[in-house]
Amino acid sequence: MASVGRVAEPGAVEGIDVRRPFPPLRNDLVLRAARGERLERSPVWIMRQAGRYLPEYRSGRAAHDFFTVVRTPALACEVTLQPIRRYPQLDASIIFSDILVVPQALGMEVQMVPGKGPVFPEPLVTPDDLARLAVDVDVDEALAYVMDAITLTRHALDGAVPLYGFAGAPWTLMAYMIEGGGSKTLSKAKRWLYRYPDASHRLLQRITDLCVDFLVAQVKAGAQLLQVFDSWAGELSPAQYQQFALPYATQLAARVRAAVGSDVPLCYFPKGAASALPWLRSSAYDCLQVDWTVTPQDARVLAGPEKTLQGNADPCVLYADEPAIRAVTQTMLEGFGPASRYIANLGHGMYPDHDPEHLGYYLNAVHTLSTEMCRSAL
Ligand SMILES: Cc1c2[nH]c(c1CCC(=O)O)Cc1[nH]c(c(CCC(=O)O)c1C)Cc1[nH]c(c(CCC(=O)O)c1C)Cc1[nH]c(c(C)c1CCC(=O)O)C2
Repeated sequence: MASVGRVAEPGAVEGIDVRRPFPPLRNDLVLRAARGERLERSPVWIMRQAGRYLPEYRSGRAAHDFFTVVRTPALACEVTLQPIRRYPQLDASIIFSDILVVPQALGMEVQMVPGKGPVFPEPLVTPDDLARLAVDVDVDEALAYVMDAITLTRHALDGAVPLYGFAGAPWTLMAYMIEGGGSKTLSKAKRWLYRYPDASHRLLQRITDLCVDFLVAQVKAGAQLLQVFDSWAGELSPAQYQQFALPYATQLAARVRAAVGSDVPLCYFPKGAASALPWLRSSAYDCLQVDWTVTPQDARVLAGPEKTLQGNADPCVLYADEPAIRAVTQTMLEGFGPASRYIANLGHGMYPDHDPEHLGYYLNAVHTLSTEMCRSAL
């Protein structure tokens, strides 16, 4: 098991000098997987690896509201490091933030209501409401706290693992801005697509423009990979996905790629929409994340040979005992082929009632089984 070495201790984050050059990276497995290089084992990280299932997160969060943590770089950094300190098996960190900081930068109020999730008190109702959104947003100013958290965290990690930055995909952000929170049917947001297609395209373009600037700024601040979350891609028909989600998700990647060059891998998660993978083959994304509703073998056929796949066990497998977790991991690794173009993850984020010990079983299973498989594949 790789040692994480000198990741900053709790409380030591405030003393970090962020003007120094970044420390050298000591574990580049996810970067090598994204580039399609041969691997000695599968790298692994987990969506929502920092979160309420961790007792250290709950005790820290008890003192602060969710968006206060997100907006305070030292707190966001501390929370990002918690899973890295606890699990030396993790091969990447992801900055503690939220996709909803982009609607906030556009001037919308978002509250995180305990037990309910995000709530927009004044969601967009008709195209007239687009006039309420801020114009010419300077992300370096409006979202400076995210970039500051990234720079601080990149130092505090001391090169132990690379740091992912992220953003919501335009369709998923549009859906939240209209629904005003979670929804079973997304009927309000989808109503816009049918009733107001032109206004929908205008909104999607404005979100895309802001997300391009935001992702580029995250790279300048120190993010080493980027992930775009399209959590509600699976709610759209294929025709609507092709009209309203795909063009903006791919435009986002192309523009970010043109600005940051080819060293920073770009990842995209069209949740629930594995049928979209063939349309992403020609996109600028290097990695495509899949959930558990598609087999690894089908995901590979759909995505083609040139994309790195990320995923995909059902997070609920972590409720099982260690042998069952190991068995599911074995099937998953065999399906993807652990020696190249694969990054292990779950098919969605951790749940608050997951047992942290069971995540350890999953991470250990990925390490031991993928190491054995990569060795025997030589
Ligand atoms: C849809 C979405 C959101 N946020 C995000 C997505 C895309 C991924 C996905 O599909 O889950 C992305 C996100 N949100 C969070 C991260 C942090 C990084 C990480 O993955 O560790 C990331 C990458 C922290 C968070 N974001 C949130 C929490 C829990 C809130 C808390 O601590 O009180 C965390 C740790 C809140 C949040 N934020 C959002 C929702 C729906 C919720 C409520 C979830 C819940 O109640 O379990 C919007």
